[in-house]
Amino acid sequence: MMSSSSKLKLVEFFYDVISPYSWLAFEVFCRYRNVWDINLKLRPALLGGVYRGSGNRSPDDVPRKYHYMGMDLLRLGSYAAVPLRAPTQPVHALMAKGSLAAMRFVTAVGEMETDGDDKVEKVSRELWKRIWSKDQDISQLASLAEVGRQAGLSAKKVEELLELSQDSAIKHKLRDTTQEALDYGGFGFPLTVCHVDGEAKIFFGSDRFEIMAHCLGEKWVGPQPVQEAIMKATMAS
Ligand SMILES: N[C@@H](CCC(=O)N[C@@H](CS)C(=O)NCC(=O)O)C(=O)O
Repeated sequence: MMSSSSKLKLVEFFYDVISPYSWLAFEVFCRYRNVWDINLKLRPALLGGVYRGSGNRSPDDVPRKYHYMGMDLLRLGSYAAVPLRAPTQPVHALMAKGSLAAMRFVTAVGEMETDGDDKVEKVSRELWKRIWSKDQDISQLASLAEVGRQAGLSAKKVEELLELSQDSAIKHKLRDTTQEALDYGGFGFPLTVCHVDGEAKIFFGSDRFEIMAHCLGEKWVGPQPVQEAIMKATMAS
């Protein structure tokens, strides 16, 4: 294990909590950040902005694709041990309500908190749990306040963050990060950028880990690396 994070390979992970495939990749990365020599940088952004900026269409524009995704996500959730469950009113939850307020909140957390990445991780996970597991709202201030508290933030801090999340500096920051994803060639999420030997290698989706590992010079042992290591040790003893 290397001592300084500056020596580790930088991996930027662009995501939006509206994206269930991003949740899968996020959990897998959070497990591998202690296994691979990488410096994982979470980059909260807006999927809607990436669709617009790249001229892409939302998957629900193609009914068969949408239907397939529903089945695929259940399988993947079970494979990766991520408790994915589609909202009962997907059009309302995903399209009408969206994730703008939520992603501004995550952006504010990243900007304001000194241990930004740790809190961004916790807040993002709580948001995903609400929308993609418990069928709960993530658009109302009261919902975001609950998310903040679940992530371990004090009531006072949550109040400050909610206020900050409506500030124009945070709106710009979220827009800039989304633009960075577009500048890397993004058209959907998750988008991962692995910086290897001065080159930015771009990956779309939660199903590219094997290839990513190859590019990073690391080993892919499935979505639950620690479990895998325990199993191997048990077999060997
Ligand atoms: N094959 C990818 C699919 C990822 C995916 O469908 N992401 C959605 C957002 S949840 C997206 O951005 N789709 C854009 C597209 O498919 O062009 C995976 O397994 O992760």
